[in-house]
Amino acid sequence: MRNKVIAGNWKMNKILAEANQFTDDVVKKVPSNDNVESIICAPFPFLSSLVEKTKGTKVKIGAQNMHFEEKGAFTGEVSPVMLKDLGVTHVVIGHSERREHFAETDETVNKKAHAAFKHGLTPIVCVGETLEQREANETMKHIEKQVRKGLEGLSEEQVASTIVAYEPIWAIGTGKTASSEDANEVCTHIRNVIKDAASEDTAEKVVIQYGGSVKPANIDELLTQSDIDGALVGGASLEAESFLALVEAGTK
Ligand SMILES: O=C(CO)COP(=O)(O)O
Repeated sequence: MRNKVIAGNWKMNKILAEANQFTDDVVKKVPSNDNVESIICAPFPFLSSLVEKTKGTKVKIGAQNMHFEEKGAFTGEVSPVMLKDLGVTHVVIGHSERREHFAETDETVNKKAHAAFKHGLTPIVCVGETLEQREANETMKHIEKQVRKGLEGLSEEQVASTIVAYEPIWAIGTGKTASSEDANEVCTHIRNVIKDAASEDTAEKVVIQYGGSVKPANIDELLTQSDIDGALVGGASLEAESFLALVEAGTK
């Protein structure tokens, strides 16, 4: 049985005091069950403080992006070495907003996935189709390409510990959730692609999250699906009570 993994992606929201308050509230009430993991993916300036606040607790801290190089002349960038040094455990890679606004490609996603493992970070690799692609029946082909290229060259062990987040772009921040059956169909496809690219054993270990307008009211149904092992949540992860309700759903 795979654990459920609930990750909040705050995107570019909150100031430090709000981030600290949220984390204090969550740490106090987070379920202690071993079958669910909770991760807060926060903006870079808050990471150090949040890592301190979550030390010795079940809450992990993730970044929302990083560069694939260890150091150098990359003004404004943050390296995997810096994240690891702070105590960050996870990093979101290839979010559709980064692909759209910051020229992230399958190639840079792949470089970042390799860099994450090299430095002991767990990548949350995001994939997802646009509305146009869905309407043109290109979803499965597009997702397969993103998964294959994103995970290319990783060892079986690395693939097994990658978290893949399926986030249909048309469902992000729009209030439109994919039906749990449609979401599961793509998550099953992702697992089959990994089966083919790696092995059945490896594919069975990969945690696959769904993301796109997930909230306490719809997470239960999503998590009952065979290949949905958790959620990557934007808007509904911004309030502690809501985030805790999502994590609680993962314990069932
Ligand atoms: O992009 C997302 C998480 O990475 C989803 O955002 P929303 O939950 O706000 O739709």
